[in-house]
Amino acid sequence: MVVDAGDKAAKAEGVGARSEALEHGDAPRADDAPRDELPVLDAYGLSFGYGSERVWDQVDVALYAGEIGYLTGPNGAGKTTLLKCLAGWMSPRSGQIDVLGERFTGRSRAIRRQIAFVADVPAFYEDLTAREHIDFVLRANRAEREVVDRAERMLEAFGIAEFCNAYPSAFSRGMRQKLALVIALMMKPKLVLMDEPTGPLDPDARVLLGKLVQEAARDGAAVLLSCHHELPGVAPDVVYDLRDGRLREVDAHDSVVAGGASGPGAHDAGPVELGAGPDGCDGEPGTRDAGSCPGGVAGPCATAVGDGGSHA
Ligand SMILES: Nc1ncnc2c1ncn2[C@@H]1O[C@H](COP(=O)(O)OP(=O)(O)OP(=O)(O)O)[C@@H](O)[C@H]1O
Repeated sequence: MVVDAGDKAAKAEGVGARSEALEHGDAPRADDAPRDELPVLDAYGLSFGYGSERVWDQVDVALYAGEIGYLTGPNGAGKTTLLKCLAGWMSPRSGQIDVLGERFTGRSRAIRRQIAFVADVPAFYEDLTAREHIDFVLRANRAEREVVDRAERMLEAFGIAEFCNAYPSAFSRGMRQKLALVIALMMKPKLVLMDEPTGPLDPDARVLLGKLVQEAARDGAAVLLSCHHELPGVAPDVVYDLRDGRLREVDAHDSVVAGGASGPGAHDAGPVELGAGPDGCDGEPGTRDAGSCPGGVAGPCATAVGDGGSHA
C-alpha cells in the first residue's frame, strides 16, 4: 500500500484526480460534492511515450464504483495506450495508479483479479476452444455456480453458445469480441476497461453490451471504455477526452459521443434479459490456482483476450 493516510484523507475530501481536473476549469459533475469513498480507479500525473515519442502527459483519471466513463479522442491520441497502462499491461513513465485504494503497478495478482480489460483486438490461446477458455477462467477463479450460470446465459444472449466447442480462431471478429466480453464480464470485476468494445459487434449485440455495462455499474463496478460512438442506451457519468497529449474531463451532456444523452447518472436502459439459459458450462468450478492463469483472474481474461499479438 503506497497511498498514505494523508493522501487518503485528502482524496476523501475531494482532492484527488477528479477535483484536480475541476480546478483546471473542466466540466463540473453532478456529484462534485466531496465523497466518502475512495475511487475504484484513481490515476494521477501519468505520462507515457514510445521511445522519444511522447504520447500524453500529466493525465489524471478517476472513476468511482458504479460510474461509467467514456474515453474519447481522435485516432492516435493514445486511448489504447492509456487503457493498457491502467490495466497494468504497460508502465507509465511517471505518475501513480491506485485501484481500490492500493497502488497498482500491474504486478499485484489480488488487484489484477479485480480488473477486466478487453483489448481492441482480443487474442486467444490457439489450443483452447471457446468453451475451454471460459472454463479455464471459471476454474482459475473457483467460480460459484451462479457465475457459471451467468457465463452461460451471456453466451446464449450473444448467440455464441452453440459455437463454443470451436476454436476462437474459427470465429468471426464479432464472435471473438463477444467471447472476450463474456470472459471479461462474467466474473463481475470491480474495474472494467474496454477498448472500442463495439467495433465488430452487430446492432443487437451493441444493445446487449450496453445493458451488460449498465448492469456491471449497478453492481458497483467502475467502467471505462474508449469509443468513437455512443454505446446504445448508455449515458456516461463522465467523459474523458484525450487529444494533443492531454486528457480533459468534458461535460457529459455536451459530449458528441455521448450524443447529449440524458446526462450524468442516467445510464438506465432497463434490465438485462439474458433468459434462463441452460445450466452452466461443462464441468464444475475447479481447483486450478489463479496463479496458473497468466495475467491473473479477471486479468487472464485480459491476457487471454489480450493484445491481439501472441495468441490465435
Ligand atoms: N507499439 C508502439 N510503438 C510505437 N508507437 C506506438 C505503439 N503503439 C502505438 N503507438 C503510437 O502511439 C500513439 C497512440 O496510439 P494509440 O493506439 O494509443 O491511439 P488511440 O487513441 O487508441 O488510436 P485509435 O483511436 O486509432 O485506436 C500513436 O501515435 C501510435 O502511432
